[in-house]
Amino acid sequence: MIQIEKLRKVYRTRGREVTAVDGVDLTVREGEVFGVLGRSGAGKSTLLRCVNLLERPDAGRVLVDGQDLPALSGGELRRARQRIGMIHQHFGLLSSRTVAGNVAFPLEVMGVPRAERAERVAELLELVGLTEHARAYPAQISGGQKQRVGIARALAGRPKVLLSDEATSALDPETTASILELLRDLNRRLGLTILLITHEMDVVKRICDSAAIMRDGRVVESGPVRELLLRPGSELARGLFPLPEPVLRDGTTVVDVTFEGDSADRPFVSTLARTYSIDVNILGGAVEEIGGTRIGRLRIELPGEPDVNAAQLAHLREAGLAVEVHGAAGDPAAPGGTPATEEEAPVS
Ligand SMILES: Nc1ncnc2c1ncn2[C@@H]1O[C@H](COP(=O)(O)OP(=O)(O)OP(=O)(O)O)[C@@H](O)[C@H]1O
Repeated sequence: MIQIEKLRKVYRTRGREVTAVDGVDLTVREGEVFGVLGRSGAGKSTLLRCVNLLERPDAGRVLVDGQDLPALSGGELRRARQRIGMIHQHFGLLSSRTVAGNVAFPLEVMGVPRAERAERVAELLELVGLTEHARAYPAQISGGQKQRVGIARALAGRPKVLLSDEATSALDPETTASILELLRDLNRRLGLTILLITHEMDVVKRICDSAAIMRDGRVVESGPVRELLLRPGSELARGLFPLPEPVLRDGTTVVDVTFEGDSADRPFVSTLARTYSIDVNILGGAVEEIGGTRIGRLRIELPGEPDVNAAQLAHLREAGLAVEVHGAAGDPAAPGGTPATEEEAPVS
């Protein structure tokens, strides 16, 4: 649905060049919520703005619904952009217009006749739960309500794609939750594809089907959230389940075990301890509800160096758990060996 290929954007200001997006490939599937995470300056906004051509990429392709946007011009490009809605961190409402007036604005620009416009505005306000505030001015409503106006306005042209530029960053946690719930609901009800950028792990946890992590203009990992969480060394997993730096002691093996769904309900620690008559030390962990599935990460310590724990590690893998061994040059239980964890701080 959105295909980004070898995208590159360089800003040139006063003789200085900044490569904001440096060869990004990304595929956002139809009807999914895709989150791009990264620290400030990673290039997230630039990437998003290249999708609806608020920024012109220097190289690469952006295909939305099979259409190569940078290759379009004039009326074709205008029509293609109407099918892409966008919401912003600071809402961008017109203070002199009422809530209804703000939602009507893009319809006026599109030349929708007055009667049809009024009907569509009513429909949109209903969709975002603002019918009672139609006549209020932006100054008279809360931040969450302002974002609802932003969402209604973005949906005016019946887009298939919604781009969200840090839409909840200016909101308190409770309001953030209600806006994310609304986005999830619209995604399901309208089949809307949502590409959002955020620096908040919580946003990914609550609504994203897939995610990518950006650093220095590049995507360092991407894929379905569930798959990323089960992937050894995943930065997303470390961000969603923060655990302190492992303390590696001689004569022990420190292992991070990620589990999901059914395996989250099985007492794998006590089974492991019983089967091998060993003491298993629990060093930390958490269980979260992610995309309707319970996913957890537990750090455990086993007696003995990794090479004497090959059977124990294989036992955990056979139980359907993702196993990551810390400090081992190679995990002998995994085919080809699992490399030692590359420690780098997660994005937030
Ligand atoms: N209009 C511009 N002119 C020059 N440099 C820019 C411009 N916009 C962004 N940059 C630079 O490009 C890089 C990426 O910026 P971008 O805003 O895309 O990152 P970001 O991940 O969205 O960060 P933030 O969350 O702080 O917005 C940064 O180094 C930034 O300073």
